Amino acid sequence: MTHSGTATADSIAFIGGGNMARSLIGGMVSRGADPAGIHVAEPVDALREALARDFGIQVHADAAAAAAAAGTWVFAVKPQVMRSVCKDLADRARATRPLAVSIAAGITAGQLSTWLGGDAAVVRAMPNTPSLLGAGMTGLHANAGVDAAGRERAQALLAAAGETVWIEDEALMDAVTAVSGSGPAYVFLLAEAMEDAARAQGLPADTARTLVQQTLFGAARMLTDSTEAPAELRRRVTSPGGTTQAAIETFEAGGLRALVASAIDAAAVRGRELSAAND
Ligand SMILES: NC(=O)C1=CN([C@@H]2O[C@H](COP(=O)(O)OP(=O)(O)OC[C@H]3O[C@@H](n4cnc5c(N)ncnc54)[C@H](OP(=O)(O)O)[C@@H]3O)[C@@H](O)[C@H]2O)C=CC1
Ligand SMILES: O=C(O)[C@@H]1CCC=N1
Repeated sequence: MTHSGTATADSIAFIGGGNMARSLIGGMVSRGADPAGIHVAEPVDALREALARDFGIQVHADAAAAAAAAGTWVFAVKPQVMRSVCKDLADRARATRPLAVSIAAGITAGQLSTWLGGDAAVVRAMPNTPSLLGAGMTGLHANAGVDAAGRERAQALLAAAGETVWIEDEALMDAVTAVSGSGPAYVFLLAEAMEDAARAQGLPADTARTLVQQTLFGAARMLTDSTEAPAELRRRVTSPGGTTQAAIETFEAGGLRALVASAIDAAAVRGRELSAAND
């Protein structure tokens, strides 16, 4: 089954207008998407009004009203409510055959297709919040109901907010979630810890923040702009017997690599639990 063309096929309806929808919409609009073709259903008045004010998009309190306006539905609600949100739209989905894109952690394409009435064209996507700046990273998986045009449409939607990669084996979407979906939070945690440590060394709070922000920004740019592996970039900072070596040895002795591996595993396991718990 493929999604059909309709008079509103080019419009996009976000079901849920929280943190991640806002990041995606902000990225899309700042990269030139037409706000008139973006609809959002969001029950929280303040969030809905802020989305309309900030991006000039069309907002609705009710999911059905947004869905009626678009040929692509982006489900951006919490995994815990996804089943009931989909079921409420199942009759319309069966009648209009939209392309359904879900960004929920854990929830599988099979679950979404079933909840939307069966045989739905579903793309399971995992973006991240840097999408707001057009610097997002999204993993995409399409079920068998999505045709080439549907894949192209989903990719174009997410590419407006950053980079995309197709994941053909859906089982790996929980790993994508654990690495790049949740990943910005790991960097923010590192930033918090570095700021705390900088203040503990006696640096003023604003100086600590500036030092950390610019260091993470510069290091991220070196990672993305350079063809060198992270280990080589690290080696170039680490003078033998110097200050960096003292810090790196402390990280290694504290088991940083194993800790990162188990944190990412915990996130992937949680993704699978979210699927099972909300079936
Ligand atoms: N935040 C992130 O970095 C990322 C999140 N995701 C995924 O995105 C999804 C949303 O996450 P996030 O944006 O953080 O969550 P939020 O809670 O910020 O946003 C979800 C919004 O949807 C609203 N909502 C609830 N029910 C409905 C409904 N029936 N119709 C329309 N809107 C509804 C919620 O309102 P209320 O609060 O009143 O329930 C809330 O405002 C999750 O599934 C998450 O796994 C994916 C990648 C990254
Ligand atoms: O924490 C979460 O469950 C969501 C999915 C990835 C990022 N935030």
